[in-house]
Amino acid sequence: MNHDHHTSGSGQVLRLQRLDPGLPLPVRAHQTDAGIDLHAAHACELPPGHRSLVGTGVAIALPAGYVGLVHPRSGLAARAGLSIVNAPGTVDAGYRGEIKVNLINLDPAETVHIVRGDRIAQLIVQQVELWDVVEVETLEDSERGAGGHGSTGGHARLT
Ligand SMILES: O=c1ccn([C@H]2C[C@H](O)[C@@H](COP(=O)(O)OP(=O)(O)OP(=O)(O)O)O2)c(=O)[nH]1
Ligand SMILES: [Mg+2]
Repeated sequence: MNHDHHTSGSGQVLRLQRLDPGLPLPVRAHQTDAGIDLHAAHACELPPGHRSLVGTGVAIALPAGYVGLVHPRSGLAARAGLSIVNAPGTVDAGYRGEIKVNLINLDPAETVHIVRGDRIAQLIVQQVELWDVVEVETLEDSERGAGGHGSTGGHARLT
């Protein structure tokens, strides 16, 4: 079979299966972009505050030690308030199903209209460390300790 093969120059190959041959192959807009743009497999109307799980028509096979992260696209976020409920979505190395995107319209007033083929999200492949979990009785001391959630100050003016 003849497959398209877009190169980033990294030497790495993302094994991707098109479940919907009518959609364009997901590619990077520029060779060295981090994200591979994913297309909507179907149209979708998102009134303000609404969300919808939208298929992308692709499945991938990542080797162990890698993860696919489904990130929002900044242009859609800026222009339409479109985001992803669980951003970034986690695509496990062993997942062979269709990648889906849980889109949400965060705009307070305007409905977002997605048409089939729109680039709705971007997939970023990263290495991930698969550490074993070991339960311990106590943790090593640190300078921060248990301080968090604004412990370093700046609450009043968000500085
Ligand atoms: O944006 C996303 C996030 C996840 N997935 C798929 C791939 C991933 O491997 C699987 C499970 O995702 P996750 O572990 O985040 O969800 P879960 O609620 O923990 O489901 P599970 O019990 O199947 O692990 O769903 C997507 O297609 N898109
Ligand atoms: Mg899970």
